Amino acid sequence: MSSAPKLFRVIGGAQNYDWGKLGSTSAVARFAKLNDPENVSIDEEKPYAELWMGTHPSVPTVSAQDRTPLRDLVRAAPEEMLGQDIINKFGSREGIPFLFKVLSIRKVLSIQAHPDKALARQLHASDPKHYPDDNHKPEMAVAITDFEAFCGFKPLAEIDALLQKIPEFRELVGDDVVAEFHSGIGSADVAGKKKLLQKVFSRVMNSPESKFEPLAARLVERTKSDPQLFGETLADLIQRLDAQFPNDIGLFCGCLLLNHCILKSGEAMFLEAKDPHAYISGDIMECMAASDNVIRAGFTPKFKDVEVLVDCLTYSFNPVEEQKLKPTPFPRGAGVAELKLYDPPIDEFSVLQTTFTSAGSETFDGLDGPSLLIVTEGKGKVKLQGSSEALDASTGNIFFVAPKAAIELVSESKDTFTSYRAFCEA
Ligand SMILES: NNC(=O)[C@@H](O)[C@H](O)[C@H](O)COP(=O)(O)O
Ligand SMILES: [Zn+2]
Repeated sequence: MSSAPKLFRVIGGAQNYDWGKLGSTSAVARFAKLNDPENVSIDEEKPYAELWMGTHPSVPTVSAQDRTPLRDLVRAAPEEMLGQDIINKFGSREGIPFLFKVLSIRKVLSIQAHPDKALARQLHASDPKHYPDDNHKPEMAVAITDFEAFCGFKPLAEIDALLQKIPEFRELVGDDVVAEFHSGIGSADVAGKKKLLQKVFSRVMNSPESKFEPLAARLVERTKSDPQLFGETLADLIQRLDAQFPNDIGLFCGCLLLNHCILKSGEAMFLEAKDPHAYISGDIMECMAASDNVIRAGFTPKFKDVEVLVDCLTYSFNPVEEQKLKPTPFPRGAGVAELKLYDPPIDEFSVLQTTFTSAGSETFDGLDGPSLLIVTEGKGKVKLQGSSEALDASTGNIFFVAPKAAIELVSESKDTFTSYRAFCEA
């Protein structure tokens, strides 16, 4: 196998989870078809949830030229494909440290959290079927369209107010814990507050179906009879998600306990390991440490691990605005494009959004690690700086860029030409 070139087109793989948008309404289906028209046909009845780009073995990304798995190309020439600094930093010659995805969401994803490294090793050792990786999975979502999600626990005063005024919530949690929470949150220290929050969450998550299902049905009725108790947005959300998952525990542990976060296109949020969350609707770019470990507990037909979830969460509680990640300028590009860097506080990845709204070029210094770039709107060209060979770069096309490779993006019109590039540097 000859060593791979420094810039080449690759083809990602799709996941058809039930919550994905259907057929061509899904950005995942559209991008997959546009990037591999001979081999992809879109089934309009089928959900297309995720497009994976990376070297995770569950869904191989392959080179467009001869469909060699990217993972094999990395393993054949790790110094060229990852760079010695990345190999030293992450201790692996096997794969790219991040997993890059497009998600296109029709129905709410599971109420979930992802383990940190210690818990990931433990879960992978004890239950490799449900936890395929021994790695943590902190993740970041960048909204392509308007996007909504549950993200982290609501501020405690908001939870207390809901416990005081929503009879079904109060009954599910129990008067004893409701009273302890109400009296404790004003005075307890942060650790004490987290313990109280864990007590409320545990009562909800450990309630039997025979108890929470009728309460959930009454809760939905109350959003129609007394919407003012919830506020219009929350009342609508509960009704909308009940239509997707009738009388589900997620109506309590998601809607009444987690922040309802709405991101405009271009906004982002970062989720530490062990932060509870669930994506609700919209199309996003998602980047994460290379792992597929998901601990689920609501809004899902998949395997739930309630005990592990209740036990492992951070129980931090922050206002919605604090969950958002603001983009910053990217000083290592030069040209006509608008550059936005989404740079979360972890080592495995950052994501650069490049948007052209005029003809012209943008040159980038080489990065000190591997990167994957996908075009999400419009078309242009991509080339190695100094090379005469420019590759077509149109919507859906994905490219691998080797460490230290200085590239140039070119827009040939004033039409919008947008790409996202996930990268990792030592
Ligand atoms: N927050 N987003 C993620 O973690 C994605 O990368 C995961 O792949 C999805 O959450 C998987 O969701 P389900 O298990 O199908 O409910
Ligand atoms: Zn997640």
